[in-house]
Amino acid sequence: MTNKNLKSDNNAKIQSILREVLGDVKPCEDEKNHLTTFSKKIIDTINEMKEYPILNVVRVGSTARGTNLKNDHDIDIFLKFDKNTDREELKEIGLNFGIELVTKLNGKYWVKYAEHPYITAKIDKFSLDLVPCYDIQWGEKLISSVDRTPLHNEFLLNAYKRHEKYCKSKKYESYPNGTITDDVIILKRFLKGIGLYGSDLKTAGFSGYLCELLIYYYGGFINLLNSAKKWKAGKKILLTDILEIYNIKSPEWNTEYLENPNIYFNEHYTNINLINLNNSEENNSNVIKLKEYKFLDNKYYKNQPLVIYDPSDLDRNVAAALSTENFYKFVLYARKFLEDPNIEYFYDYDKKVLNNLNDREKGYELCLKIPRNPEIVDDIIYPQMDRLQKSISHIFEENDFAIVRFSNHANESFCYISWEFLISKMPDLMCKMGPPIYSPKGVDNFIAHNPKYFVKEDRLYAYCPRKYKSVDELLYNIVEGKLQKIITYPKYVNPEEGEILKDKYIERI
Ligand SMILES: Nc1ccn([C@@H]2O[C@H](COP(=O)(O)OP(=O)(O)OP(=O)(O)O)[C@@H](O)[C@H]2O)c(=O)n1
Ligand SMILES: [Mg+2]
Repeated sequence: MTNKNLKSDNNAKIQSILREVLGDVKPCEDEKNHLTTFSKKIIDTINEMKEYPILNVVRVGSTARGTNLKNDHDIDIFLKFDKNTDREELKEIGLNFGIELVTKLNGKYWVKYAEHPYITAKIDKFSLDLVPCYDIQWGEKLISSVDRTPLHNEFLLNAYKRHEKYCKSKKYESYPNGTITDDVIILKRFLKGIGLYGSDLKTAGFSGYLCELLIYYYGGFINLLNSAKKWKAGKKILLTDILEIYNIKSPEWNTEYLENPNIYFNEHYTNINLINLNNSEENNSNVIKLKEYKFLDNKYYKNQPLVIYDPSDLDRNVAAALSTENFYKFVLYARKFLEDPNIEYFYDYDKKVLNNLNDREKGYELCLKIPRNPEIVDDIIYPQMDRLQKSISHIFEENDFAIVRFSNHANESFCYISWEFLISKMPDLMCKMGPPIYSPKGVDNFIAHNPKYFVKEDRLYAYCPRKYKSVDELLYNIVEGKLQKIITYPKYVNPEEGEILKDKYIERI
C-alpha cells in the first residue's frame, strides 16, 4: 500500500485498527508451533504406514500457509494416489487408511462426503481432514474436484515467496502491518465481521482461497479495498501467473517496469484473445488445451458478479459461490471503511446493521414454516429455499402485493421463508396490462375479454375484478396446492407441507 492511496487523515487510524485486529485474530507463535508439531506427528505416522499405496502426503489449507485465524485448529491432509488408481479403490483405501491412522492416534472419526467420502477426525483439540485425491501435475486435467487443492497450496506458497522477493527488491511498502499472510488474516476477519466469509451456499460469500488470491493480486488489504470500492458486477480477474504456468507468451510483458504486474495485465489485456498467445505445442489429451478457453466471455460466467480464474483449473471461477448481493455488500463496506475507518466492521457488523434495520415501523409480515429433513445439508436446502421463495414472490408481485424484503432461514428441523409486505389487503379492483396498440389482433382479443379498457402510453389496460384481495388468502391457496402449476416445487422444500405464521419474520443468520 502506498500512502497516496489513503486519505492522509484516515491513514493513521486505519493502520492502528488493522494492528489491533491483527493482534486479536492472528495465532500466536505458541499456537502455530503446536499446529506444526501436531501436523508433523501426523505426517510422520502416515509415512510409517508403508503398506498403503499412497504416493505423497501434503498438508494444505490455511493452517499450512499461516493464513488461518486464531483458534482455527483445522488440519487438512491430502493423500495423493497414482492417476491410474480406480475410483472405488481410492475411496476404499482412503477410508480404511484414515480410520487406521485416527485409531492409532487415539482420535474420534466421522465419514464426510465431498465428491468422494473422506475421514474427518478430532484428535486432542485438533480437527483433521484426511482427503484422498489424485496426483495431478500443473496443466493436467483433474480427475476429481479435490485434486485442485494441493495445487492451490503450491500456487499460493510460491506466489507468496515471489511476492516477498519482489517487495524486498523494490522496497515495496505493501504490508505495513506485517506480511502478505497477515493481510489475508485481516481480510478474513473483515469478511466475517460483515457476514461474508464462507463459500457455502448459505453464506454465498468469499472462500479462504479466494481471500488469498485477492490479497496476492491486489498486493494487500487496503489496496484491495481501494479497488473493490469501485467494482461493478461482471468484474473479471486473470492472474498473470497463468502465463508462466501454461507457457503462454505475452507481448510487451516486462514486470520490471510495473508496480503491480497483475493489475497492469488486467487493465491492458482484458480483451486479448489468449488463443493468439498460446505458445503451447502440447498435443497430449491430458493437458489443458488453452485454445479451448475463451476466458473472458465464457458463458458459464455470464451472470457471476466476480470471476477469478483458478490458476489450477482455468475452467473454474474461484468466486463462483459469491452472490451479487454479497458482492455489492463488500463494495459498499470497502468504501465505508476507507472513508470512516472503524473497528466495528470487523466484529458482528452485519448483526448491528440488522438490528438497526429492525428498529422501525414494520410492514405486514408473513412466514412460511416448512418441515425439513435434517439429513439434507444446508448446501442443498438453501438453494432450494431460494428457488421456492423466488417463485412465490413472483406470484405475490403479479398480484400487486409489493414486497419490502424477504429472508430464507433453516434450522435443523424447519425452513422459514419470510416476507414483509407494504400492504396486506387490496381493493376489489385490478388493473391488467394488455398488448401494445400496434398489434391489432392482440388488441381486438383483449378488448373482447376486457370491456373496461383504456389506453395508457402505447398499450391497452383494463380494470377487472381482483382474484386475491388479501396476501394471506393468496399464501393459503399456495399452501393448499391450488397454484401448483405456476410454482417451482423443489425436491426437499415442499410448500404444501408448510404452515403459515402471521406477523412473523425470521431472519437468515
Ligand atoms: N470452496 C472451496 C473450499 C475449499 N477449497 C480448497 O480446500 C482448501 C481447504 O478448505 P478450507 O478449510 O475450507 O479453507 P481454508 O483455505 O483452509 O480457509 P479457512 O481459514 O477458512 O479454514 C482451500 O485452501 C482450498 O484449496 C476450495 O478450493 N474451494
Ligand atoms: Mg481450513
